[in-house]
Amino acid sequence: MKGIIVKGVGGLYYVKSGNELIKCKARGKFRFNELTPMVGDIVEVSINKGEGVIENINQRSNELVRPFVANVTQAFVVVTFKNPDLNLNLLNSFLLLCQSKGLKILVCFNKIDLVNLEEEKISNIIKTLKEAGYQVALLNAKEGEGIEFLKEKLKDEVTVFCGPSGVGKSTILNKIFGREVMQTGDISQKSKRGKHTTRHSELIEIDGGFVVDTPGFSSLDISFITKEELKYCFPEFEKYNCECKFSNCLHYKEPGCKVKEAVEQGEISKERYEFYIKTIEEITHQRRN
Ligand SMILES: Nc1nc2c(ncn2[C@@H]2O[C@H](COP(=O)(O)OP(=O)(O)OP(=O)(O)O)[C@@H](O)[C@H]2O)c(=O)[nH]1
Ligand SMILES: [Zn+2]
Repeated sequence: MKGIIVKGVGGLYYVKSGNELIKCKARGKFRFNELTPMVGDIVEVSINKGEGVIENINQRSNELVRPFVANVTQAFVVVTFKNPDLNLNLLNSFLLLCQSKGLKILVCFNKIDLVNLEEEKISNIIKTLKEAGYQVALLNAKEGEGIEFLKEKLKDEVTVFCGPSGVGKSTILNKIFGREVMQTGDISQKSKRGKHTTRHSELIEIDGGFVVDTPGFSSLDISFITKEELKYCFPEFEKYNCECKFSNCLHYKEPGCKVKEAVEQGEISKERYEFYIKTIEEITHQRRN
């Protein structure tokens, strides 16, 4: 039988196969291969005297560390213009991390009830993201606006929510599922519950897809991304990546760089390019230390 691990607790795994939820142990052989089943793993299960046993783990398309989940296909990056104020640098970092894991991305601007979308600064930010190749959703989760659109996007995907604290990730999730899957409220209340206790993530099923019940990328560690990989994490560079004078061009200080040209001609956003340069310098600096 084939299924997906939706939950793991103390060496026991819950595998969803069709409409069945099978409680499974892992075969001992995984321990020799230093392979531990993860939530999100697609596995082969056999039933032995009424007990499920994980026989095989399919190759993973990716692995996230926080939350510890495999085979995630999509990220909803949630941010706000106000309350908290938008931090573009942080948004770009979230986008970068999601790109590096090969995720489809939807940028969700929540709390649009608090701002005027016509304001130039705001409309420019949305325009820049769209031009870079990102899909954008505008939400007022408190009133349920935009939630149906998100639900459609969840179909057949394994989706993780990420974004800064307080932007409304839990509110959105709870609206989507119509029940409390994540606790909302102010931050101080949440920390009382113990934000730092280890939390085992689960997959919640929806429409043939799954949602990870824990927000992603609480740490914005980019140290695993190499200088050479970085340019592939910027979708707006894609059509220029092979056009530069040097095929291994990092779009940094090289002559004959088509990306730099596109920035000068206003075809690529200057802010996004500056974020790229800042990041490449951070990576170079990290490696030297
Ligand atoms: N005005 C307004 N407030 C909202 C909206 N969505 C959520 N909020 C409020 O924003 C606050 C934070 O929402 P949460 O859902 O807890 O945010 P979170 O992203 O899960 O926060 P962390 O758990 O800290 O990461 C709550 O008081 C919500 O009621 C919205 O669309 N408009
Ligand atoms: Zn170049």
